[in-house]
Amino acid sequence: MITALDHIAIAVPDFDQAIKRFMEDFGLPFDGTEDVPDAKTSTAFFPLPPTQIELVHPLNGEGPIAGYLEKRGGGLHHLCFRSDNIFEDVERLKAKGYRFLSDAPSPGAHGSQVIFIHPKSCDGVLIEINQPGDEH
Ligand SMILES: CC[C@H](C(=O)O)C(=O)SCCNC(=O)CCNC(=O)[C@H](O)C(C)(C)COP(=O)(O)OP(=O)(O)OC[C@H]1O[C@@H](n2cnc3c(N)ncnc32)[C@H](O)[C@@H]1OP(=O)(O)O
Ligand SMILES: [Co+2]
Repeated sequence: MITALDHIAIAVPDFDQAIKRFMEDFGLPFDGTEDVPDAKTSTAFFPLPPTQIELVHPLNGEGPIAGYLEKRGGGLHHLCFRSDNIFEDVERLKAKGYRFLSDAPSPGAHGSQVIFIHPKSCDGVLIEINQPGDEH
């Protein structure tokens, strides 16, 4: 089941400038960056209990964030719901007609497993579901 709002993600065109903004201007604790090759995305996390801010930026200029920035510029990108059993939640939501963007979860940040629901299935909002790994 969904147990928490794991993170709110923002797509940023200038990764270093955005990290500086959230760290220095907003004074948020910085949990470091992590490149996620499977997602072709560089991530930066700022814990803000009970959730966190995730900055997302294209890895090597490619991937879904590159496409998003090209078409829309920076902005709110997705919400991530944390699941205690991602396979169960995927099956439950598929049965309700939700359209997933992949057949199975794939590696995400911090050793998590992640899957995405098409924005069209949720009133234009891109939803990620993750199941945390042991790293956090
Ligand atoms: C996994 C590592 C990390 C983590 O937390 O662990 C991450 O979160 S990585 C985040 C980056 N990865 C992804 O975003 C994967 C899922 N995204 C996708 O598969 C695509 O971006 C997709 C399918 C959402 C959009 O693909 P594409 O850009 O090629 O299609 P369109 O531009 O034609 O968009 C189709 C339709 O969707 C609307 N759209 C696109 N992106 C978003 C968004 N972020 N939020 C809301 N809506 C979005 C777009 O406007 C189009 O709508 P339309 O009405 O037809 O204009
Ligand atoms: Co995310």
